[in-house]
Amino acid sequence: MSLKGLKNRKSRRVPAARRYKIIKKIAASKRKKEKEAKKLPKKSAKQKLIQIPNVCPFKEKILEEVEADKARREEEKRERLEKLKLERQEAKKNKHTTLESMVNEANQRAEGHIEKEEGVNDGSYQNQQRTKENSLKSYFKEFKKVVDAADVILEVCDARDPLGTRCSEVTTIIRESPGQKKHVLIVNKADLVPRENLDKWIKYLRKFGPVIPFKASTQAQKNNIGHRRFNKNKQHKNINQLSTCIGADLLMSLLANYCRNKNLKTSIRVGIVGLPNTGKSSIINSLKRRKACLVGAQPGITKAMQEVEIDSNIKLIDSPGIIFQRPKNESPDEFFALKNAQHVNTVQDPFPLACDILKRATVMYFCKLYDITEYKSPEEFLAKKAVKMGKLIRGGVPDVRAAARSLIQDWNTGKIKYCTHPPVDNSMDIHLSAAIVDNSSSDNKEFCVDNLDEFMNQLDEHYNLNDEVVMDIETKGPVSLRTNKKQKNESYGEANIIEEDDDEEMSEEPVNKKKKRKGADEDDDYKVKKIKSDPVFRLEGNQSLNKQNKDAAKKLKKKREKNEKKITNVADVLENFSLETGDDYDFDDDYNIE
Ligand SMILES: Nc1nc2c(ncn2[C@@H]2O[C@H](COP(=O)(O)OP(=O)(O)OP(=O)(O)O)[C@@H](O)[C@H]2O)c(=O)[nH]1
Repeated sequence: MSLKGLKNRKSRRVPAARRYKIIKKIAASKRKKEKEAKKLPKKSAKQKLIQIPNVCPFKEKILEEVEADKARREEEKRERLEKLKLERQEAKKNKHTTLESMVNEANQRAEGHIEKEEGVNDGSYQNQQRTKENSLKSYFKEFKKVVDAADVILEVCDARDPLGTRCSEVTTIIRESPGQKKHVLIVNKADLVPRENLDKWIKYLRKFGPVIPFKASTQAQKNNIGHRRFNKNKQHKNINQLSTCIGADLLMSLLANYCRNKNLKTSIRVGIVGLPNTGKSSIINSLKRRKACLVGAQPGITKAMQEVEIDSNIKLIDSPGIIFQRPKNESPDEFFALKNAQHVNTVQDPFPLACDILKRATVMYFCKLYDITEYKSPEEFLAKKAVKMGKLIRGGVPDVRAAARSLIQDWNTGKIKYCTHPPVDNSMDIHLSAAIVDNSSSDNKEFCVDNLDEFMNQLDEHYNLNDEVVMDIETKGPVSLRTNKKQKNESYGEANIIEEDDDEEMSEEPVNKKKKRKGADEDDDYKVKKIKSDPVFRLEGNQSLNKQNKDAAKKLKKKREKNEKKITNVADVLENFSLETGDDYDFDDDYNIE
């Protein structure tokens, strides 16, 4: 092609505006077609074709009948739909015109509103109270069931505070339950206290009945949970290195002897009772040598009684932890959380507790334990611990609350070592007086072990606490069973059960209902106030909870206003309502009682 021809050639390029116009037009026409297609009756995907062969003599007649049937069905459908439409319209009209219906509706809504309001007002608190009430009842029932069903009852306490983890009413309840039951005290977690301390406690507790020290296996594995495994060349100072059980052989031989002496043909049932987290389930797992019961460092893991067969002669029954109440002068957090009877996450204010723990040992002790540098205040310690744990909140601020909770958890799990001492006077004996038995009597002979040297040697061989710092704490004595009046009357007559006080704060009481813990010591170095005023502590707070409460209150206010408005409207309608008799109603004339 010549150069001139190329120059004269018309370009095929279309301006963008025109191109878009075309695209728009195509889309519009597509939409129109779709709309029209929607208006047309849809053809069913699978239309059944009636095929009648031409040879059929009555083909025409059959086709006519089919058509007539189809028309009849369509007519019926249309009538049904029309009737339904009319009914709906009628109902809609009636709903707003009849005074009676209006009043009914208003009443219904008001009732619903009141119910809802109650739910919002104290919903969380009351529901929680109800659940707690139910669980309190069910836990007590389970405990009673275990006591009733068992021939031998093993009461488990914590070696760190054997008196503080005993319940003064348990012995009375066991005594008053039908049948002659054997009651044996198991001092578990023996590995957490120095040997001399354990010796002293066993000597003291023997005044009240048979006592057996124990160290349950804390291995997480499912099977082959080992009993003591001797390796004389190896000394295991760290309990995490070898978490074997010590005392299982002794306990098993005592139970077997009991069966033998009594010439029992059937198996005996051994109930395991005690406060939450004393290690009841761990003892069962150790005796069974496998994970038969759930175990955990949190309280309330066991929720119902559970039977575990050890052999043809012995059946163990696990029970949920006994629910106890705190003395009136004790702070709930301190009393329950430091006994591990309250989940650490439900502790409203963990700082006073953390400070309490920090006060009990020197700065150097905690520095060594957590591998942190020296600190001057609890705030600094908690901040350093939080950083060490990698717990930071928004803006890289150390999560001191999490650090405080972790410190409480360490206290409960035994990372921080502490022990108590048996009382020197007889003041605490009164609480356990019902348990005082004559050890020499034939009744308890089977479970009285005079020589515990073997057990102690095994313990010494594996766990040597002598070079570890163990804090000395004062025991506050046995706790009291928490139950309600009905249960008291139902079960054990005049047993020394303290009735539940409705005003009593519960261990897991909701945040907004809890009274603030009163600072015990004004001159205290670790003042709660001081901690709270620290900006680091102020950062977290309960902001989300406060926001939720505020939102709920706002919602409630709005609903109340709306409801009031509705009620006023109905009242207005009622005021203007007349019977339309034409005459004015006169009370004196028309309403006359003779
Ligand atoms: N160091 C040590 N820890 C123990 C011992 N026995 C149990 N534990 C630990 O204590 C915690 C509680 O043990 P559990 O067996 O669940 O206690 P429980 O009494 O059944 O608890 P609840 O089911 O809540 O009543 C667990 O973390 C166990 O690992 C022990 O002899 N020594």
